[in-house]
Amino acid sequence: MGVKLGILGLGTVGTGTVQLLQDQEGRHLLLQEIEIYRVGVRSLDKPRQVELPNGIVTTDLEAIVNDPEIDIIVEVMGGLEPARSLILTAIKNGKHVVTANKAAISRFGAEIFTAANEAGVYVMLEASVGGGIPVIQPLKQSLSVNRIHGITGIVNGTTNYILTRMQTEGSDFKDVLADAQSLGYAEADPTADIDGLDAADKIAILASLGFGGRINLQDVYCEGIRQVSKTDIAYAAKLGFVIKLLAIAKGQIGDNSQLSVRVNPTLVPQTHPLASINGVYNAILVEGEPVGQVMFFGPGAGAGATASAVCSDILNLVATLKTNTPKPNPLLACSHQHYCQITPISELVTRFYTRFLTKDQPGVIGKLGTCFGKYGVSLESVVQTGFQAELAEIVVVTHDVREGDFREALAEIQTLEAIDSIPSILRVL
Ligand SMILES: NC(=O)C1=CN([C@@H]2O[C@H](COP(=O)(O)OP(=O)(O)OC[C@H]3O[C@@H](n4cnc5c(N)ncnc54)[C@H](OP(=O)(O)O)[C@@H]3O)[C@@H](O)[C@H]2O)C=CC1
Ligand SMILES: N[C@@H](CC=O)C(=O)O
Ligand code: NA
Repeated sequence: MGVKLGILGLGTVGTGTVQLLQDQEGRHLLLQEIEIYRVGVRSLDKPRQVELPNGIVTTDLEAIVNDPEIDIIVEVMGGLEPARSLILTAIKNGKHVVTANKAAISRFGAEIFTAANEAGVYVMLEASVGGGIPVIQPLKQSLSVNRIHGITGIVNGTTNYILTRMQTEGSDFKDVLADAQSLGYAEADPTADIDGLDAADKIAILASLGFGGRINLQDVYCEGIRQVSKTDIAYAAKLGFVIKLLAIAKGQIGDNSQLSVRVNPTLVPQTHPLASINGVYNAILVEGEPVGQVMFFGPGAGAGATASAVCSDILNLVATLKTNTPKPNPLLACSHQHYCQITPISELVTRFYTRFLTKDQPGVIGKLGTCFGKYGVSLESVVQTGFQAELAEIVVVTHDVREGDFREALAEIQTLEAIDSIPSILRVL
């Protein structure tokens, strides 16, 4: 008897998944055990890139998750509802779930995994972070004996694609976004990509796995790439940096009870391994003891890459079903229930890049330095290179500073008569 799949969604990822499952030559033999039993979509009239036998495609997704014949539900429809309810119904009905939906997992993970543990089923989510890059299973299994100290990643393909093209071609943000959408990288509402929300969902998932506790998504500090300008990309390059949207989760050495979890555009030194990750590629650098640094790299979005992750989860479940393992496998199931404590962003200690527009008066740099000094902010470099109309442009990079102190200094600097505006404030890795 084959293992029957109910697939919810036949868009970019659903289509890639069906294509992979239908093209078995040279792939793992267990794929032969899988039967695509039902596929749920919103519209029956849309042209599809895959052929499926008559009667398989339906708009009744409730019927799929309630169908007693189906063993595994593959949720690749996205969104919060009805995805959440359909996943929960599937679990209640004793079905294993494979999902690519980081938005639903990062918000409803506690509810979903509690239900899955009670029902004795697995919820697999390799595709939810890093697209085709194996990173969820490595964190759950291959690296599980390590004490994780930090996870730093480029986990959104759309924004990395946009920043790369802005950097290499000097392209306009809006044109590049349209390309990312047409290539199938962007979310249905690309705001989730641009404003860092998708990356926040993903780092919440990675932090939860790495640090062994639940993460309250509201505690994850999140800034997107809207404010990153061509001017800052050019200044960063002159100073030896590239700008990347980084998702970072860090524990204290020897004490992981307090975590810092954040997403923000960051100046990354050109020599850092994450600096050379371009286009739709993602990379996740994991630091653990005793393993040291391990970096996962690969395509972070797109039909084929994401289908690779979805199908590897399906295959894992097929193997589990075939061997009839009676007890939940603790390396596949979610085993934690407590919430991690997340420190507020004001407590972060980091370097800052700041661009000021000032009146072209003597002594402005001195005034900036005095004000920063008052709040314990020491400066690594100060550059005055350009003019914008009548205004002088001054770029400052600080040494490590507590963010709260830096913000207090900036608040006072903003009141100085010589300061016109502060167009950019970016953190430096
Ligand atoms: N695109 C990518 O590269 C990646 C995507 N993901 C995640 O995978 C998931 C799917 O993304 P993607 O394939 O890009 O999304 P698409 O928008 O391309 O596809 C969504 C599919 O789900 C169906 N669908 C959506 N809502 C409903 C509903 N209410 N009722 C019935 N059917 C519905 C749509 O039906 P219809 O076709 O009829 O409109 C469509 O087939 C998301 O969670 C996304 O975050 C994860 C990694 C990478
Ligand atoms: N929109 C996401 C798709 C994969 O998760 C991205 O751009 O990374
Ligand atoms: Na992945």
